[in-house]
Amino acid sequence: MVKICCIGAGYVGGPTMAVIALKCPSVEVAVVDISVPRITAWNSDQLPIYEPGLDDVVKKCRGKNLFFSTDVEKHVAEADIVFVSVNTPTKTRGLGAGKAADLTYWESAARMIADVSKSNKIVVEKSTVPVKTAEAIEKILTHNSKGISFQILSNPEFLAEGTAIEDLFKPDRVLIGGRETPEGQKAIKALKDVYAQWVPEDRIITTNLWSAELSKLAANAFLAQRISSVNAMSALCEATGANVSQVAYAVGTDTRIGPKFLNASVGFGGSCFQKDILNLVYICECNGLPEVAEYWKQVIKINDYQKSRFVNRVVASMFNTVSGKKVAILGFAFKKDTGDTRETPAIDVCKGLLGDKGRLSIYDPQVTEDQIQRDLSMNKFDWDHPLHLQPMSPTTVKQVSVVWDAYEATKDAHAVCILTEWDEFKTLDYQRIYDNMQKPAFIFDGRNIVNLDKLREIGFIVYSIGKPLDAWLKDMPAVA
Ligand SMILES: NC(=O)C1=CN([C@@H]2O[C@H](COP(=O)(O)OP(=O)(O)OC[C@H]3O[C@@H](n4cnc5c(N)ncnc54)[C@H](O)[C@@H]3O)[C@@H](O)[C@H]2O)C=CC1
Ligand SMILES: O=C(O)[C@H]1O[C@H](OP(=O)(O)OP(=O)(O)OC[C@H]2O[C@@H](n3ccc(=O)[nH]c3=O)[C@H](O)[C@@H]2O)[C@H](O)[C@@H](O)[C@@H]1O
Repeated sequence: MVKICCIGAGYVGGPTMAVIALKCPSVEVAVVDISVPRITAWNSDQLPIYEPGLDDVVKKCRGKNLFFSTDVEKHVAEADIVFVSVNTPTKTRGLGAGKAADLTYWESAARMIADVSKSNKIVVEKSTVPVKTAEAIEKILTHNSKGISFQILSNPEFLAEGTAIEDLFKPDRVLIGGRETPEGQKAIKALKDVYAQWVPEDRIITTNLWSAELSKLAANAFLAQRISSVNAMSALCEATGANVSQVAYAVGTDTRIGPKFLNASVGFGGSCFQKDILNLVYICECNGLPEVAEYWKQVIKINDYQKSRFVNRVVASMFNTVSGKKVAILGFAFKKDTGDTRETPAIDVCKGLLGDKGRLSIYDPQVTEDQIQRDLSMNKFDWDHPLHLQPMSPTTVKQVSVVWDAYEATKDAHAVCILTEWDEFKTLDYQRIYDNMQKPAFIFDGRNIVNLDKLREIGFIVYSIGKPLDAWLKDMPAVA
């Protein structure tokens, strides 16, 4: 029986390994982590992450061929294939701070693998890493190998949160990079055999190591670039009276461009887009390519611009101040169908409104008060470390209350900001909300999900990203 061990039981390690276990009953999969609460949660009925369909998959395999454990060394020692899916945060200090990937967790995992291994192993990079990381990992493993042979593969993950199980069941592609030696090719085949249990062969792409590593960074950069492109257009739409949804549709029907990932928004969030682009920028700079670095940096700059433009629009529309005013925040997660708040645009928007002394009442169906308070008091990039290494937040932000209902959040509010596109926000009773708000009542839709005409009929002053502006808003231009 092939034994797989995955180091890192997070958003990637957990779902990915659960699906491998489901699709490959003859493979034994152990997911290990240094975080005791995470592993306890994986072994309970309350999984540590919210992901549609995940509970079902875990229930079917857990205890049969899928195990979650903190006994990292034992499971690594026994495995034939070791996936490494640990955090690769942005460095916060030292060389490359604010851009380069921090490979501390990767390095310690690699050293541990070298220490405990007694048999040959395939080590798979599942985390997103800088191109050429495999070379460094190889050095760590072979310098300490005691005659054991290690083959390194790059097998980046392309799942998106909220649709992880769907993406894993039917991936657009699985990418495996390895050494172009007979041993490297043999390792590629061994991993390919695992995926081939459910992924059609023509969707399994094999490349050299560096192409696989770089393709992951490139894919995220291209995706984020599309959002920044449409968001840049949204600003121009507001200035000219064009409608960004119509423009995106017209552009996206060109089959060479395609319709996906053209939804204008308050900005992209999530644990990876910003981190991976900063990483790409750093690699370009290190390789003497400042023009290329500058090009990709612009994707982040537009994203930051979009978030501050939104805040400015809110404040400018409300007589240039939100001081002391209650503002309801609907949605805090970085997208719908996840409770994940890593780099959510809601953090920047809330901080911007708090900076203008607003009082915030926040509702998100999947995010806890504790998480929101931590997010609003944590420093940039501190979130992307294993839980027990994150700084505790001793203070709570007093001007913030977190409630468990959209109607409670909006009661007596001057304005509503929609920051996550949860389906339930589309069907709220907006007449009831209007009746219970201060007047004039404002709605700022950062996700373009509300029916503008209906809300205007009710009496709201409505702003929706990239849509023709209300006369009210036109008179109060927001400068980012
Ligand atoms: N979240 C996502 O949707 C995607 C993430 N990725 C990449 O996958 C990697 C992991 O991301 P997530 O799963 O989101 O992170 P995560 O933070 O949810 O999980 C990482 C886990 O690794 C554990 N860990 C860290 N060092 C360890 C060690 N030495 N030994 C054992 N466990 C250790 C942590 O305790 C944590 O539970 C990152 O490189 C990320 O860029 C790639 C594709 C999608
Ligand atoms: O490497 C990763 O972590 C993953 O990053 C993204 O997945 P994810 O961040 O989970 O979610 P996305 O659906 O890509 O959304 C990212 C952000 O962009 C925003 N977005 C997305 C699409 C769009 O048209 N407009 C838009 O503003 C979303 O609301 C969200 O805030 C990629 O889609 C995955 O392929 C990749 O594996």
